Amino acid sequence: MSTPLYKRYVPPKPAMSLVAAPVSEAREIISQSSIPDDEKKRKREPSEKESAQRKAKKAKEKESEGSGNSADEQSASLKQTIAKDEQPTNSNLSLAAAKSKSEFAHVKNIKKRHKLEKEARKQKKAAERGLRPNGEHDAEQSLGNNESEIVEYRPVKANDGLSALNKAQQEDDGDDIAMQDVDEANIKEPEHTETQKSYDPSQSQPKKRRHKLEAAMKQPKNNDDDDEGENNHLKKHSSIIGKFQRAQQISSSLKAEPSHELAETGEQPVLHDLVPLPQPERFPTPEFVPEYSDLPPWLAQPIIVPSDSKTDFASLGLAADAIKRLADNGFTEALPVQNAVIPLLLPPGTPGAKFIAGTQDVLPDLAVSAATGSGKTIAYVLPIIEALRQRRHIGSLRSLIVVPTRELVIQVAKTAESLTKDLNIRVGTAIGTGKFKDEQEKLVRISYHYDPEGYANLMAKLHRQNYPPSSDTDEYETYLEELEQQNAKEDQRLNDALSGPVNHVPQYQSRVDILVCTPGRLLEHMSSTLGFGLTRLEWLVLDEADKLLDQQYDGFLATLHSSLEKERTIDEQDSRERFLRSRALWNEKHERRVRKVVLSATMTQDISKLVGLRLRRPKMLIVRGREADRNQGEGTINKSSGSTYELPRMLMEYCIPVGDGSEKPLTLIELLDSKILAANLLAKKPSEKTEKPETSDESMDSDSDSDISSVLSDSSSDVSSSDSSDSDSDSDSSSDSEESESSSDSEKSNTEENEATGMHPARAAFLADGSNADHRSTETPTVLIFTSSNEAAARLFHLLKALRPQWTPFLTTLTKNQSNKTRGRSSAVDRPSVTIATDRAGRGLDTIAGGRVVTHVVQYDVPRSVTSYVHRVGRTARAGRKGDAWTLYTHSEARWFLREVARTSEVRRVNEVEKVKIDVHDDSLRERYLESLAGMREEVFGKQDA
Ligand SMILES: Nc1ncnc2c1ncn2[C@@H]1O[C@H](COP(=O)(O)OP(=O)(O)OP(=O)(O)O)[C@@H](O)[C@H]1O
Repeated sequence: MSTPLYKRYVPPKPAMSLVAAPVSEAREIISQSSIPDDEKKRKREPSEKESAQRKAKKAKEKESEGSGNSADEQSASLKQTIAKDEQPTNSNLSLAAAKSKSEFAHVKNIKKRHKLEKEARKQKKAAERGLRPNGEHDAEQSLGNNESEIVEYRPVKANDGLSALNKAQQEDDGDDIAMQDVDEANIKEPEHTETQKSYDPSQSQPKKRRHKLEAAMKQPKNNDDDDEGENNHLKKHSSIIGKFQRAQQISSSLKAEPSHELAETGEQPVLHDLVPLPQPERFPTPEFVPEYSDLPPWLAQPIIVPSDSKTDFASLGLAADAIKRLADNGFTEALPVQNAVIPLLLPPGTPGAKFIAGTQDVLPDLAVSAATGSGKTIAYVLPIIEALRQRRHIGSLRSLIVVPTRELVIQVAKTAESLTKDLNIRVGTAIGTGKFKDEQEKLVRISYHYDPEGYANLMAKLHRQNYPPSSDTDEYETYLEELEQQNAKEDQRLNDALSGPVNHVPQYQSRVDILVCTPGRLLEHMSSTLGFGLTRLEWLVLDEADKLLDQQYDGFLATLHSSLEKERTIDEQDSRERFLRSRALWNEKHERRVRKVVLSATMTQDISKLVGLRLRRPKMLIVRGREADRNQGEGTINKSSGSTYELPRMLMEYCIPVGDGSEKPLTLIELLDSKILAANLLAKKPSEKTEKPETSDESMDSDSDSDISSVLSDSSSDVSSSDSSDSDSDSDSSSDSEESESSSDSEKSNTEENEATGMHPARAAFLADGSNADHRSTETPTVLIFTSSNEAAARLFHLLKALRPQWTPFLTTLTKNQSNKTRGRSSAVDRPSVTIATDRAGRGLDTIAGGRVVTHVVQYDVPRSVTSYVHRVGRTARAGRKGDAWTLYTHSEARWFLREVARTSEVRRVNEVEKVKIDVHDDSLRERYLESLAGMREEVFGKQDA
């Protein structure tokens, strides 16, 4: 319901002064234009004036009841109060002006509504007067006249509102005039008004706008509905603008506050850095743990073995004989992986076995993931030996252990040999370093069996080969069949028959029960060695299995499996099988069953790869440290689906930034000097430090020089091979003839070592020391430096010799291309040892330099992958001992190394990788480095022609 505004309007008292009149008039204008707002207020709460009037009315009523004089006085005083209230104060006025500002601002909007009307009228007028349409000048003058009327005292008109509007508009236009100024302008003398203004075309635009507004204000309001709508509109907008103004006031008062404080306290403002505002602690987003798994149950729920679960071999319930053999080798306590794996692999029903007798057909294959140096070798070798002891099958290969490198073959074979001492179990190796024929003879034995009929058949076959029958004879068909089957093995058999006694046929038997080999050499024997068969195999072990599943060995597993699943020939069958088969009693139950064990420190969980292993009823066993668990956060132990690799518990990791790598060799020297060799070298006399090589014959100089020249001279072929195969593994088919001697030399030197003391002095010291001994205080440093290729190893070797000649006696290399004579040379146990190697020494190696335990690993070149890192650093801190690993990285390698290796959650470590800064202070070393670089160039490319 809207009340007409004039009913509410209280006209000003006639007693008001002339000066006050315009003010009150302005107030009237303001109040008129702000009626809607005041109207609201009146509805809500009576104004003071009203309440005073009410009081006066009440007093009058009382007067009629009580004494008349006092009531008169009261009434008079109340009237005075009312009149006084009506006198505008300055503050009231400025408030009113503020209101008018907002409300008149709204009026601007009205012009839009009437713009078109006004334009039409103008056009019409111009047409009537015969003027051109651009009659703005007249309009301008009329505006001037209107404005001159602002100061005249007269009843409230639209023009008065317009004058206030002008003021408000000026403010809106950005002049930012204070409200008081507006009031002052309203009460100024006529000469200060705009009547004196002449028309300025440059100001035509704002004026034009004003004209439009004024025209809008002057519009006769001939429609009541329009008025009401306009009022509603005004109400709405004034409330919106009021809201905005309040918000402005609040924000400006808030802004003003601190300056007041500063003004009061006189404190200087403190400059703050752009730091993030303190935020409430973030509520951790719970990690998404899928309730389902794409993995098969054996991978999704592996057997987790805590890495601190040690126990005595005796308490495992092993046979006394086995315990004794272990003790003879210095092993009394079973390491965690041995504790878990040995009972699972022991033949069912034997002492210490987990499975009872009669369960042979349901035994699971095993995949084992345990840190480097955790003792995996004994974990599988011991049960195999125990199984072979139970049922002797003379003359057949029953256990095959495949590892990726020759060094590893020798190492595993040594462990197996040490545990089969005094047992009638033979261990063989196939590594491709010797002559193939020699290796064949070592693996397979020929015996001759009296069989005249068989002998006659063989001779006839040989005859047909040499003198093919004519195509029209019956023999021709047979000849064609034999020709199809003819291969190297068959030729060998015929030759053997020919060279054997008359009426005797050759028979072949395996000389070894356990064969340790590299995959390449294994395939060669499978295809070419007569009598070498896997049809009677009972155990297949793939150590470093993830490596063997690499693309590099593509095809190896398929060939192996096809050989394992091949039907046995009559010759390959034993008497029991022959008997059962002859009576048709042989069935699947009796079929040969190979038990598979696959192990690695970086065992893959990639099912697409594992599928290639064709495991039966597999079980995954993971050895994990609780300390690493704590570091990784709670619940990590359950996240077994992701491939995570555990580092040795006692390993300390350090990384050293080397800038752009231009001074990397110098940083390495500084590292060796200050952190690794210093203590040991300082303890020695100067004469000992510059000790010469023991014999000229074995001189590292001559050896290594030849190494370098051999490596660098054929670098075109070598570098590529070094990057592919050198890095990790062997291609066995190569170079067996030329390396045969050195191979036997190498084996000989190992045997000599064993014969003399049973084990290397360093190894003996290690075992006597106790597993937790700190090498840093008790042991002579044995350093293994990893480079990216043979060439890099040779260069570094040369540089170290040139820059630190005193290190020459204990400096050696371990690369594929060097001869076995110089490979991993043993050095005096009280002297440091520094071996420069490639990735081929990265996997599996337990000791270097003839049996020394590695105390420090230095990665001169960053590894190619996380798995490579895990295996490299794993050459130290083995079997619970302490060890240090240092990695040098350049700027360009920093991002990858720090993210993917040093801080990855893929690697579980007890201690974080520590960053160490090593500066090169020795300027003379820099000079010598430059000189030796030039020297090396001459050595590699020969003297440059001037
Ligand atoms: N029960 C034991 N007590 C003491 N030392 C042991 C025991 N078992 C094994 N070792 C020693 O631990 C070291 C590491 O063993 P092994 O080479 O089998 O480790 P690994 O797990 O195969 O390592 P990698 O993954 O690097 O090949 C060897 O020196 C070995 O002699």
